[in-house]
Amino acid sequence: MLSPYAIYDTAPPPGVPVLDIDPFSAPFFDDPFPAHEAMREAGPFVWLGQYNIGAVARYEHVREALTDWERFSSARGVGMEDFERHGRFRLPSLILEADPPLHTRSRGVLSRALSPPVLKGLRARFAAEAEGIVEQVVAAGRFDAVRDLAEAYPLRVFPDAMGMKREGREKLLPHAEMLFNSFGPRNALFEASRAQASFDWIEEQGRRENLSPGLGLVIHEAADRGEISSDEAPLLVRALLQAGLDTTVNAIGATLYCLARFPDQWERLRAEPALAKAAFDEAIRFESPVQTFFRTATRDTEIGGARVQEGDKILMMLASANRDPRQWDAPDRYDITRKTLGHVGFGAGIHQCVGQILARMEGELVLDALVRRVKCIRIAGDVVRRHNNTLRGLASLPVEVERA
Ligand code: HEM
Ligand SMILES: O=C(O)c1ccc(-c2ccccn2)cc1
Repeated sequence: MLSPYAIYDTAPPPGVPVLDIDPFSAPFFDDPFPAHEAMREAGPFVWLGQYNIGAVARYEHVREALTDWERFSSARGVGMEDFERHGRFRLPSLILEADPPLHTRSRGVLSRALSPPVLKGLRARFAAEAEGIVEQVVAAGRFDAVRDLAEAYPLRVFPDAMGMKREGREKLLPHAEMLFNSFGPRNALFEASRAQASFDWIEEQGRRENLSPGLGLVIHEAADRGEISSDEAPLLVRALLQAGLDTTVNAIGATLYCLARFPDQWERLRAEPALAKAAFDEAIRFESPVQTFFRTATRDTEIGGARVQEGDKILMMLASANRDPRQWDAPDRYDITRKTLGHVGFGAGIHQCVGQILARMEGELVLDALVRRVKCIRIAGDVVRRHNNTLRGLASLPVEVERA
């Protein structure tokens, strides 16, 4: 049956299975994996009858939609709404919601701002802060791994690295929560978070006069060199402020959740601390903090044997692709020794996450500080999931740790 939040009345292409799955509902968020399997098994391309949109859930076709930007564009939005048909309620991203050539220019600026040499300059500070926060929570013995670590650490290091003013930082996560809800339908979840929008404020934070030395000013210096215009610089700073916090919070939370749930993997990490980066990456494959994104067909074409028409929205189930048995051995096992190369938790192709090196550095440093201090970590209370139309993460993860 049609969702009250459906905005399309497109008919399914001939021969395409029509499913009643709602990937933007509470039951789905609580346990998406059976629905992912049903979508993969139904066919390479399926129709979600509640929204009249097409979806791909197998690794092969998710990768195809992610990498073929000429047939499957980001420029009409990476959410359910089509900028051409529905307009937009905010300035579009100059990178996420852009195709080449605009995307190429923005990407060059952000890749340099987030390049290994720049991040190497941040590493010592990020490591010191990880040591401090982890020492505090381990001394406490019991803590909430989301509030006291997965949220606290990125909030401690990322706004400073960006060169943000101190006041107002508490707006970053509520704003991001609204933004990620806005990529889905205008459902109750989105409406409830709408009041958390701070677009004017976040665009203000991207202005030169509000920035201290850091990644934000590196972007303004690119404008000084004429690589982008001075008007574009604040919007590219906004991109990092919107994309760079809630994602790492949920990725660190996912990693701690996996290591607390699977004690044999914690033991494995204790035996070989150099696997910290791999443990973080495997958690991103296993949990996929960014669950879905859309693309828009730029012309009549086909994917997974189905004919799609120009303007059709395609939902890419990144999390399902990351557990597709056609691509992964024992996909439902969290295995920190797995070769995770090729997972789509950071996307793929020209839009693949430009902040992944920074994200991996944060994850590695937190785990490195923890594994040296903690003999074992156990879940010590109710785990509470946070629902969001795009992000998968926890609201609370009570744990207790035994000092090594
Ligand atoms: C573990 C944490 C993270 C995850 C799981 C993640 C995930 C993703 C995904 C799936 C995409 C592709 C979107 C698409 O194809 O439409 C992406 C793109 C992007 N991410 Fe990340 N991200 C993370 C951390 C970060 C950080 C820390 C930053 C910035 C400091 C960042 C900035 C961006 C930007 C600007 C884009 C757009 C790139 C483009 O369109 O070329 N992300 N990310
Ligand atoms: O405002 C922007 O430009 C912007 C906003 C959000 C993202 C993003 C991409 C993937 C995952 C999470 N967030 C990128 C850019």
